[in-house]
Amino acid sequence: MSAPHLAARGVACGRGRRPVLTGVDLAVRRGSRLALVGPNGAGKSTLLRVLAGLDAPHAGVVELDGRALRAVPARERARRLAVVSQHELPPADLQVRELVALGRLPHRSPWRSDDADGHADAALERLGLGHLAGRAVDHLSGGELRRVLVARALAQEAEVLLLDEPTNHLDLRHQHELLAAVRELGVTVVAAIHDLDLAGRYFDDVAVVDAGSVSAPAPAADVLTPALLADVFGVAAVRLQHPVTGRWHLVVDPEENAR
Ligand SMILES: Nc1ncnc2c1ncn2[C@@H]1O[C@H](COP(=O)(O)OP(=O)(O)OP(=O)(O)O)[C@@H](O)[C@H]1O
Repeated sequence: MSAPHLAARGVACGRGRRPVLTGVDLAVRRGSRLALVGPNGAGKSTLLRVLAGLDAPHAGVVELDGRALRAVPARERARRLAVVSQHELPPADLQVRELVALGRLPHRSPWRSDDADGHADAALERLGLGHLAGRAVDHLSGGELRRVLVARALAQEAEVLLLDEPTNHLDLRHQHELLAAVRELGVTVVAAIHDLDLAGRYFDDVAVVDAGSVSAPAPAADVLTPALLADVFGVAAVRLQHPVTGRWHLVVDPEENAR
């Protein structure tokens, strides 16, 4: 059997020396999408940083195609893994096209020309952002900036996307459009996401990050249950079937706790 595309084996990780997660075992199949869900502060961003090679694990190993990530040269890593983090504030004086074209940096070579602007424009069009290409980055709304950062990851043509709350700040239509565009790429994705409905709709598997550990990834329908919401988030919920599509949705009713 081939190695998982991205894997964590016995990983312990934290911020600085402070431990946040231990015993993390994850295997992400090539071309599959894994959603990390869990309460604020549980360690989703911490885990994404380690999977991206931005922070070293305290213990254990992260593997890309069966090879220790730390043994993958930085430039190759930058070509193969794209990261959209939660708090990035790009330089204000850049134009949107320039920022997105930076995704092409790891592909630059003295021997091969690369139409960075062409790639940037294509990525912007793909996310419906073509009209913003000439805008200064500091003249974007929060949601526009999130989408532009995802466009940079698309321009990078990485085989693995690591996305920290990609739909944060996005209006409803753009949340769906962005995740549908990411799904269409067919690449491997690991994303931290708070909206469980979006997690269930656009991701193959879900892993729960909570109380210092990470559950084994499993199909969204098996993980996203009223019992999970009660245990992990402390809210009551019911599962209702959509009368037209037949899809199951969790509907939260916090006051149920008080009844
Ligand atoms: N830069 C930092 N320095 C020190 N501790 C940090 C830092 N960033 C986060 N932490 C702490 O590390 C723990 C894990 O945080 P992390 O950001 O990984 O959680 P998260 O699950 O992504 O949360 P959220 O859903 O709120 O984004 C938390 O206790 C948090 O307070």
